[in-house]
Amino acid sequence: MTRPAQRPSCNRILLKMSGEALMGNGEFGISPEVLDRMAGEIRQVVNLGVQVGLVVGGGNLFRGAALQKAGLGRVTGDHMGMLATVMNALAMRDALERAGLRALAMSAIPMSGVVERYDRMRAIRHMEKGRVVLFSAGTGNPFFTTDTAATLRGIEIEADLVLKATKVDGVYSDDPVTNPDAIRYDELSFDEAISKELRVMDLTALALCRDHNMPLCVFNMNKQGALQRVVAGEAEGTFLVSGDRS
Ligand SMILES: Nc1ncnc2c1ncn2[C@@H]1O[C@H](COP(=O)(O)OP(=O)(O)OP(=O)(O)O)[C@@H](O)[C@H]1O
Ligand SMILES: O=c1ccn([C@@H]2O[C@H](COP(=O)(O)O)[C@@H](O)[C@H]2O)c(=O)[nH]1
Repeated sequence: MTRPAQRPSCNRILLKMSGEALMGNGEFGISPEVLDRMAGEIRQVVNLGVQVGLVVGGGNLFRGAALQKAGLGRVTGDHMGMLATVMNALAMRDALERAGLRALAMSAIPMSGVVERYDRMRAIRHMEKGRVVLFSAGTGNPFFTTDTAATLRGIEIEADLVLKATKVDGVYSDDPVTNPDAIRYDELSFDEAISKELRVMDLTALALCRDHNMPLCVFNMNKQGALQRVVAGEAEGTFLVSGDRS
């Protein structure tokens, strides 16, 4: 018999938003409507007093692996991917400010005059003052993803929960976009996700969460109010936890 894992109370969260989701119905780039809608969802939880750290992916602009297939060197492609995440963070920061929130972007790659350099203690202090902090440029290193960067930052800033906002509403037995018979999990362990190779998030990110006992929720941020429901501990998306649930 498995019992549902206890939901953490969310005073501080790390939210990872897919870059691809920012395209809306487009095939590339950033949709201003999506930015404003996402900012509205984030405002709901900030207004509840939740401290928010944010990582935005870069898949709407560049991914290193795709650029390599097109003939670029992998490291060059990854650098371009990380710079893409800075552009997304700048656009998201402005949307958050338009929504009436205070927000600032930090970057793992120094970019003086554009964004602050990543600094853990400064980030925590900003969040304690109610500012949304966007962590851009991933980990600053090639061969990683923003899922791993989000997990890493979540652990560093001592978030209560890492949330992966994506275009599907949780973790399935197979990719639900290509397999309509895939079944959604309400809850599962990181070990199950890793051993079943459920590719909603990369293995490095899943292993980091597991090893540092960081709970993770995968949910669909296109569903209105879903972020707030996750933060309130309501049934939404898939909840992943470390260890044996029996
Ligand atoms: N077992 C699974 N359960 C759920 N989704 C899965 C699974 N396997 C693959 N996927 C796919 O993983 C995708 C989630 O990745 P998402 O687009 O959020 O990715 P990302 O690569 O982290 O973001 P970005 O767009 O920023 O690069 C879903 O859209 C879904 O199609
Ligand atoms: O730590 C990191 C994070 C990201 N990258 C590169 O950026 C792109 C975009 O990130 P997504 O997670 O795919 O949205 C990624 O494909 C990598 O090429 C990186 O090198 N290091």
